Amino acid sequence: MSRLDTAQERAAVLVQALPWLGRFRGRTVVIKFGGNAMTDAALMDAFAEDVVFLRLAGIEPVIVHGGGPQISAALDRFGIESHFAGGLRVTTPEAMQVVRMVLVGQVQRDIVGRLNSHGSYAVGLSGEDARLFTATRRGALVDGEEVDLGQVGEVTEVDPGVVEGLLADGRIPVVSSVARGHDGELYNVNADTAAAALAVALGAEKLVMLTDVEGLYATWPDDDEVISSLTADELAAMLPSLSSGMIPKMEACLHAVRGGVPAAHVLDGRVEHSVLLELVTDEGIGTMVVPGAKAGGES
Ligand SMILES: Nc1ncnc2c1ncn2[C@@H]1O[C@H](COP(=O)(O)OP(=O)(O)O)[C@@H](O)[C@H]1O
Ligand SMILES: CC(=O)N[C@@H](CCC(=O)OP(=O)(O)O)C(=O)O
Repeated sequence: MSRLDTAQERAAVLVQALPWLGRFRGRTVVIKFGGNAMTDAALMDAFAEDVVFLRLAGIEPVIVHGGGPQISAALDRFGIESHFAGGLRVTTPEAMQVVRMVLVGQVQRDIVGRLNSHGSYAVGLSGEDARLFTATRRGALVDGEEVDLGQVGEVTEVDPGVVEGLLADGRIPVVSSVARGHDGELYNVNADTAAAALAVALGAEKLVMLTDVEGLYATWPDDDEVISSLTADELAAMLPSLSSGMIPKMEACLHAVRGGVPAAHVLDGRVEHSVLLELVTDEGIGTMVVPGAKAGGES
């Protein structure tokens, strides 16, 4: 292939992005970067490149990050036992300190550092800052029984002012999912739940969740057929059949689209540049949740 052919191929890729860039320019996209998609340095750098690309193209990316595997590793090192119920970590007061230390002090700093290797973009904050998130204690329903999860919270109020201020200043907010309650208690909020609450409060154009599977599998773990698109009502009907980490993730997608976000996506974070692939190319990947009663319908 000649140098001209190569250059023309590159130009064609850029031109393909034009309608998408035009559509999302000036819009907010909330991206949840999952702990399981964050275990590889090259993938994290590719993620940072995608996010900076979006910012430079005039889109307003907001990052909400997880860190489940990183928290589990730290709890192990401290000899603190932890387990999950309904996809959420049962969080003792002792574990809560480690959760906050790892999310805010380690994972968030790492993402901010990678983004800022491209310029003065990223600012890290947690749900505690300027009361971004207020949470109340929640339990989980496991096999029809209510289970106590300790200091696990659900977001009841969002004050997005601090994030809007950063966006207006051209920054990329990087948010850790730790929150205070009105009771002054510190809460561990699942990052998917936090991302959905923030996407709704910001009136985001999209919620994008990066994880360690291709998308939502129809009959996991028996089969790996990915559901490419489903409506809110179809997802609501499927929720009781889901397990582990997919429960909070798909509940979050449902919350987002029912709260006015036009689309929520679950993407494979193990694929380099999955954010750009989804947002600015014609090839949709992963699973997309849209409002509506059934395929093509409205709700
Ligand atoms: N129907 C399903 N489709 C895909 N993954 C599923 C499904 N049900 C459960 N899972 C599990 O959910 C996991 C993703 O959730 P989680 O581990 O919390 O990811 P993250 O850290 O990215 O938030 C997958 O790795 C898979 O093991
Ligand atoms: C309550 C609850 O489960 N909180 C999560 C918070 C981090 C998170 O959500 O990380 P991922 O997105 O990587 O799963 C936890 O303690 O693991």
